[in-house]
Amino acid sequence: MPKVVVLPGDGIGQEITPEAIKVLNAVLKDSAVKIEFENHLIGGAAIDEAGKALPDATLEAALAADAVLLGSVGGPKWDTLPAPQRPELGGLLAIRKALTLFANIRPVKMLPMLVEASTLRPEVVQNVDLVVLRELTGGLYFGEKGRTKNPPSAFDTLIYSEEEIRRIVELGFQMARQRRGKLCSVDKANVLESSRFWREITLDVAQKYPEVELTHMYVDNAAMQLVRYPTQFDVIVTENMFGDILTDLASMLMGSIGMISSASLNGKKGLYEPAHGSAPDIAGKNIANPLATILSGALMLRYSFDLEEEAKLIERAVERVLEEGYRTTDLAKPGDKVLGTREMGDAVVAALGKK
Ligand SMILES: NC(=O)c1ccc[n+]([C@@H]2O[C@H](COP(=O)([O-])OP(=O)(O)OC[C@H]3O[C@@H](n4cnc5c(N)ncnc54)[C@H](O)[C@@H]3O)[C@@H](O)[C@H]2O)c1
Ligand SMILES: CC(C)[C@H](C(=O)O)[C@@H](O)C(=O)O
Ligand SMILES: [Mg+2]
Repeated sequence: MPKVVVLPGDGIGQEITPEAIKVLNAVLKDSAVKIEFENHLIGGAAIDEAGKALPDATLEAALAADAVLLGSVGGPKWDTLPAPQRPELGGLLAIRKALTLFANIRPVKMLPMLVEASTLRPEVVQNVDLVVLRELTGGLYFGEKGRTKNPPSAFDTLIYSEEEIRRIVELGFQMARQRRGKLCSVDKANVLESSRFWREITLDVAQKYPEVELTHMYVDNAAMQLVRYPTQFDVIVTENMFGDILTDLASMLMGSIGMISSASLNGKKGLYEPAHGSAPDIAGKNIANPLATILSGALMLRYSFDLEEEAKLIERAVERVLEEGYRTTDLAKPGDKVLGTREMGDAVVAALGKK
């Protein structure tokens, strides 16, 4: 039986991950494919119980599994630890690197019934349908970092190899070809040497994809354009940190950070997680929005198990619940029917059966 390693992690990760499993089990009930879910430790929870953010047992299980579903890691309790031991670097970045998950897909699609929930004007956010393809195992996050004593200073290095750029940009062209044929490569080539290199390689790869319309945009402009006129974008491909920042921003084009799902892929294995964090400010209150994690579960069925029909069933069930006016507090407006985290998971399960 295919196995999925489940890593709830910290904060709301403990609350949203069970809701995704609940929905996955429900959708797979009548399916020929059965999946075994196996929980393991990561992040602060792993530091507390096993002494490190990515225990060997977790990594071994993840390497052996067919896919990984992750909640979120981190929180104030572990903020004073040295960086390499922290839940983020020692846990999340370590597992991404160990599984070579270089391609992070973050879909940004505004659902019609959430246009009203947006903090942006309806005419700006309606019909938004774009994908950010974020490079996930290189760049500033993984380059050499450190401190010097005299004079006191700190540094991080933004470094990309040709191979790292080529493989993510190739994927960007392939994705654009299957969508609306537009690829926007976001960089800072007016300043950064790594961006100039990124652009050169992107232009070289572009020769293989004449049917794709390639544009380049500086990251500061891209941030502005995303809130000014987001429907101009189809696929955005960008380096690790730019993608991190732009996707939190882009999540608001869907109404909430609680809606943005993600798939981190390497061509063989996938790790699926919401793009948001452990939200310590609302953890333990049963108010977090579990939909980004539930939708990440749908991405898992699509990309790791080729279960397109079941993935769509989940996506439609989410839409149906929202159409009926149910919202978690992050999306709620006066008059909406507010549900807690568990109740939203139950509502999605109930909607799976409805035609
Ligand atoms: N992938 C991950 O595991 C991941 C991602 C981002 C941040 N983090 C970590 O999470 C911790 C908190 O970081 P932060 O506060 O900057 O970012 P965050 O994404 O956790 O929270 C930002 C804001 O969004 C809200 N929010 C986030 N997810 C929500 C959801 N599902 N439903 C409703 N509201 C939601 C939070 O309540 C908070 O107000 C830090 O330790 C950070 O490093 C982890
Ligand atoms: C927690 C942090 C390391 C992580 C990142 O920056 O990649 C998160 O913000 C994300 O977007 O997945
Ligand atoms: Mg982020």
